[in-house]
Amino acid sequence: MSAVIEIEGLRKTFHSLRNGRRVAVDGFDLLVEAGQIHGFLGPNGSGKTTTLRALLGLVRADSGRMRVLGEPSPQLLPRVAGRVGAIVESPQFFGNFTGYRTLRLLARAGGVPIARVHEVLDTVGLRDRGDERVKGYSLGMKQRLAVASALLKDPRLLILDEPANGLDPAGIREMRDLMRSLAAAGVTVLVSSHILAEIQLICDHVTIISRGRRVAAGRVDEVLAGHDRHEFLVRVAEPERAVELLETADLTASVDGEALVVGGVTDPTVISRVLGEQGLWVGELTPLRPDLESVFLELTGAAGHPSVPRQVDDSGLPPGGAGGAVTDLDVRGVDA
Ligand SMILES: Nc1ncnc2c1ncn2[C@@H]1O[C@H](COP(=O)(O)OP(=O)(O)OP(=O)(O)O)[C@@H](O)[C@H]1O
Repeated sequence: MSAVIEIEGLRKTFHSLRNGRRVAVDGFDLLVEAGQIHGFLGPNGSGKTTTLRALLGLVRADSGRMRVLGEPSPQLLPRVAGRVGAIVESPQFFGNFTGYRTLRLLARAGGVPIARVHEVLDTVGLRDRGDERVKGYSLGMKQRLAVASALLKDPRLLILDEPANGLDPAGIREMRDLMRSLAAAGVTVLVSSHILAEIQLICDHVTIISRGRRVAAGRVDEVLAGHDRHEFLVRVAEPERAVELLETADLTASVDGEALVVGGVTDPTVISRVLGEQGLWVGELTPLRPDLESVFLELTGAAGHPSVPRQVDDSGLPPGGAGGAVTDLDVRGVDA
């Protein structure tokens, strides 16, 4: 599979008189391959937006190597800008313009055929609402209009910074369906978010950032499996006696409310056999699978601890010309 986004050893420090020096991104690596819906997860202030801004040449990196669609970024980003759509930070539009007029203006400015406006309105589910003024749109519709604007050039890569931020559950579902349909049409999507359940539902791959450092990366199911402690919730009539029996069988067990948590189990039939042989019948046996939220909390809580290995080498080469103007990139994040 070909790499669509490659970041190695990205570092970015902000300096201000008020707050002094702040390392926003600290030797960060990211690899997004073609066809992925890749979640970029991290708590508030962990460096997601700074990373995306650096990748797109909106802020100058201190050091690190970045490539977008194979081209060094930001130096040669204009070469691939027509194939990249990005929405970084909250998009704003003229409230008095209709959705259609907004997109038509953007299409004209970008040299995109006007016929494409109808296609993208259709893609984002705004075909029937394109003639309404943007100020009457819900937040979810505005977000979808922003995605439509990023799709005008028919990009191969779509970068969305917190697309579900502030959306109600219905809006989140619409955004999720939209991302899935884009991926099915062959668009690679990088989506940053702190909404873990959504990332788990939408994305096939994930990179987790904490305090500017990568703390996990890979297929979502593999990242989850790596944190599976093989625990089961067990309901049984005499929990204390059950703990003793299970410990005798070399399992770890503890009472948790009215149930037991049994660990170190690869074959759950062992639990029912050990207890059943002593006349204790199991009423419930449920695997306690980790979700992305528990993994995220574990990893981001531990990040920065001396025992947590650095996953990247921050000896990356200086980017040379980083931060140069990107003239053609379809970046939304501006007050239009
Ligand atoms: N222009 C700036 N000047 C000074 N510090 C900044 C600037 N931009 C970001 N930072 C700091 O860099 C760190 C990372 O911020 P960033 O916005 O990249 O995080 P984030 O993961 O996108 O957070 P959020 O989820 O809240 O958007 C934060 O400590 C932030 O305060």
